[in-house]
Amino acid sequence: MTSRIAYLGPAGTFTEQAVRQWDSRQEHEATPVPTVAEALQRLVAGEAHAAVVPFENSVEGSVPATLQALLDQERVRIVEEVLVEVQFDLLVRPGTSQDQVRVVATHPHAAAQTRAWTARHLPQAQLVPESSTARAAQAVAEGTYDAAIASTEAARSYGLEASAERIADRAGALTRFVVLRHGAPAAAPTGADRTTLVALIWQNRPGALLELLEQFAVRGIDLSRLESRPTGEGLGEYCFWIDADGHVSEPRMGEALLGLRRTCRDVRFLGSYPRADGQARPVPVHADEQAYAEARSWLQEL
Ligand SMILES: O=C(O)C(=O)Cc1ccccc1
Repeated sequence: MTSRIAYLGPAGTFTEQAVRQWDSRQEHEATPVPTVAEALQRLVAGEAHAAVVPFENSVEGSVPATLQALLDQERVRIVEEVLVEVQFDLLVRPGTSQDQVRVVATHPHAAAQTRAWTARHLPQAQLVPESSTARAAQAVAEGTYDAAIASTEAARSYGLEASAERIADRAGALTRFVVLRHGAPAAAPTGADRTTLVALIWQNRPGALLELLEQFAVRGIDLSRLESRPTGEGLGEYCFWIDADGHVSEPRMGEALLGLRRTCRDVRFLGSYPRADGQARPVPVHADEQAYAEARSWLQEL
């Protein structure tokens, strides 16, 4: 049976580029779905074996819809990450000139990464958020908007043309996509891994955030991302999203997780998986496997 993947569609999204990069031999049947939440629902319902969704961008930060959907689905795990360099074009129906553009649609992350360009070249235009760049392009082809900020592939998919190319304010922006599975065990360690967690600290406890950070610092674990997000339970109620270098099967990470579990109100483990750049990070000698093994056997002999 071919394995099915649900991804943020329709055809022509950057997420589809991530799917193609990840599954270069096209071994999976990829189904576009309208929202990130639906991609995860399909996964949980067993209608898809994997889901590919945008997670964060080097210019605009994380994708809130993805973080929320991950919190909503308890047993969904990140098993891989994919990095894609995204390029944005201004797409119009053939024959439309740029000075006819009044309403531009795109995904909020694309809008944020082209803000200076649109302010300069389309100062009067109204920007409308859409569920994806390709959905915006599709709606331009249907006549709903004058232009979309999307990929060259979206232009091809929907019979549009680029009235301006490469309009990102910063060249070389990278977007990180994640491959998700339901109820999957952590991917095998590669030596260059990342672990994603969400920690809920005890509110009104001075030093609670410092205590959280200490779990990693004393074990020589580098954090590549720390983000506070509202829990939705009330003003001032936040959880912390953490990307830490290392794998849950490594003693230092295992012990850091035990420390978090003891000191936090709640901890969600979202997965340990290979870093897309394959770069193994240096581990301090006091925190490597040998140091933990020696300390453990010393303790046993006491
Ligand atoms: O809308 C898309 O095409 C996506 O895949 C989401 C997205 C939007 C902007 C930058 C990177 C990913």
